[in-house]
Amino acid sequence: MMNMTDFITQLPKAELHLHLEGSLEPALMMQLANRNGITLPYADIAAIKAAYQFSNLQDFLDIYYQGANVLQTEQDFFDLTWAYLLRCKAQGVVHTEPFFDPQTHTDRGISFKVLIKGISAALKQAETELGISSYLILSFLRHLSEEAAFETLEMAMPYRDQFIAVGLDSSEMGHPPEKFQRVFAKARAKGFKTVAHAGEEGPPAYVWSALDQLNVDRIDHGVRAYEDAELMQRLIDEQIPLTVCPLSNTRLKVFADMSDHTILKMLDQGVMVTVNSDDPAYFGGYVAENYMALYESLAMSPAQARQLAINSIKASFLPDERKLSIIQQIRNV
Ligand code: HPA
Ligand SMILES: [Zn+2]
Repeated sequence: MMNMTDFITQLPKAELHLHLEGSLEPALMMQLANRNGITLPYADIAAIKAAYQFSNLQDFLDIYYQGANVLQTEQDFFDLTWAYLLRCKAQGVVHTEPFFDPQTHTDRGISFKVLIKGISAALKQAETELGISSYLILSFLRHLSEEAAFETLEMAMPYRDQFIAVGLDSSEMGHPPEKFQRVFAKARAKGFKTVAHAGEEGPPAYVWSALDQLNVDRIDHGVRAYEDAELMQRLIDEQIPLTVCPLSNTRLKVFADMSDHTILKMLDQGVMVTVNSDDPAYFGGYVAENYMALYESLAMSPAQARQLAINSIKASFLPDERKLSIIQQIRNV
C-alpha cells in the first residue's frame, strides 16, 4: 500500500469550489504589485502572510478583496489562473470549475473583457498543455444589490460561451439567497447552471432557500445542513452536491477544530459531499492538503478518499461519458 499522500495525489479529482482570487499567493501578489507600480502596505512576503489573521468570514473577505487590487491587466489574470492550474497538475486535479468575482474588479475600473480574456486564455492553455479541463463560474457578490448582479450578468453576455454557471459568494449573514431569486431565474432561463454559497456561516434556512428559491444545482459549503435532519434527508434523497472546504471551515471557525468537522459523517450517511480548497493561498492548502487534513484529523480511510474523489467527478458539470471514464480511472488507482 502506497502512503496516503501519494494515494491522494494519484486519485484523479475535480475541484468544484475554488475562488481564483483566493489562489493569489503572497509571492505573486508582491510580483504583480511591483509590475503594476502599486505600493503594498507590507514590506515583504512574510509580512503579507503575517497579516492573514482572521477568524470569521467577514474579516477574511476584507483582506481578500484588498489583495485582489494588484490584479490589473489581462496578463495578471492569466498569471493568477495559470499558477493555480500548475497546482492542479501537481495534485492530480484533472478537472476544475473555478469561480471568479467580476464585481471585485469592474467596481475598481477593470473591464470585464480584461479579466475574462486573461482567465479564459489560461484555462484553454491548461486543456492542451496540462490535460486539465475546466468550466468557469461567474459569481455574484451577495453584499451588493440584485440590480448590480443583473448588470454584471448583462456585461458578461457577450462572453456567454466562456462560463457555464453563475454562483453567489461574499458576506453570507444578512444576504440570504432569495435576495437574488430573479437574477438566478434569468441566468437559468439563459441556459446557465447555478450554484450558491449557503450554510457556511448562515443557517440551514439559507440552504433551503438556495434549493427552493434559486433552484441551484449544487450548494457551496452547506456544512450547517448537518443541524437540520429534514434537510439532510433531502440532500441524501436528491443527491444534491455540497462543495465542502475543510481548511477554510477551520480557518474561519465554522468548526473549532478539524477533528470536529462533520464531512466524513455526512459522506457515510450518503450525502454527496466533495473536498475543495476555497481560497488556498489564504487558508493554507490546495485540494490535496484538504484531503490530507481529513486523513490526519479524522482518520479518513482510503475507501472514503476514493469515494470523495468519485463524488467530485459526479458532482461536476462534465458530460456523463467523461464522468464514467474518470470514475473508472479512480477505481483503478
Ligand atoms: O468561503 C467563502 N465564502 C463566501 N465568499 C467567499 N469568497 C471567497 N471565499 C468565500
Ligand atoms: Zn467559497
